[in-house]
Amino acid sequence: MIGLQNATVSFGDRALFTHISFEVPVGRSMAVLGPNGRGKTTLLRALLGFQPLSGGTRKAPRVTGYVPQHGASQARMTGAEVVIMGRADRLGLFGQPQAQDRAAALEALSEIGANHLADLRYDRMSGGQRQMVLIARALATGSPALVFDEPTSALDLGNQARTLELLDGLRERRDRAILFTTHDPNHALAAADDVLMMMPGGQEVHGPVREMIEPARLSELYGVPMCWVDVDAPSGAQRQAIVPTFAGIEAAA
Ligand SMILES: Nc1ncnc2c1ncn2[C@@H]1O[C@H](COP(=O)(O)OP(=O)(O)OP(=O)(O)O)[C@@H](O)[C@H]1O
Repeated sequence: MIGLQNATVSFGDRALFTHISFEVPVGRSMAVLGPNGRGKTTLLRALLGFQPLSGGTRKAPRVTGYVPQHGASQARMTGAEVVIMGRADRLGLFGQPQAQDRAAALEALSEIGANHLADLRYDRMSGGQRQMVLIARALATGSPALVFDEPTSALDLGNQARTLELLDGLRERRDRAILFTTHDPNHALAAADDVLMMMPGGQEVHGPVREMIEPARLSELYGVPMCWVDVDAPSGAQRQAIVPTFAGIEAAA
């Protein structure tokens, strides 16, 4: 289980959030939504212990798989070597990776369809390729908790779809607690059970996806009108997506 209990984080006299409480049990996935600068990354960092709390407590396993928003690095390492770093806890301070660690790293890359990145230099990869490697590194930890900071932000539409499928597939296994931030409420619909919204006014609300993702609440969250639209899925099934009303173009008469 991961979560915060009655937690507060402040920078100087600015409180990003106060007395926030939520939990994500193993087997569930939660999406965190909120406007730019509201504190989503800071909330994840607080949960992971990288950001001290001004009050309250955090609950997380000793090792949590974490995919940060920016994976910039000058390190001359291959994709596989970066993924092996996810095994650091098993290696110990001076431990050298063994064959089983390399096998676990390759398996994690394979799980997300990124085997081709194993031997490429990480510092020469595109932002999207690095993101895939960091997702594999998080999986290679073997942790029951996974935390993703905007996992689709650097990805093209094809890789976004694959990453959402991956997140949804991990959720469907019901063997990990998963938390991810996103700016797209449709990503919450696609891959989360629950949603935590950091509202612009300073309060936070959370609940099941179907209750939380609806036009009025999202209009308040982002300050733009939102509406449902029908989408034809490739299977022929009808789906609904939620979009800002500025989306689209006026149909030709
Ligand atoms: N160490 C720090 N010291 C002071 N202020 C900080 C620190 N870290 C973050 N902040 C501020 O806290 C606020 C929230 O930042 P954060 O990155 O958590 O927001 P966010 O919701 O993830 O934003 P975005 O959606 O733009 O990625 C920002 O105004 C940021 O400048």
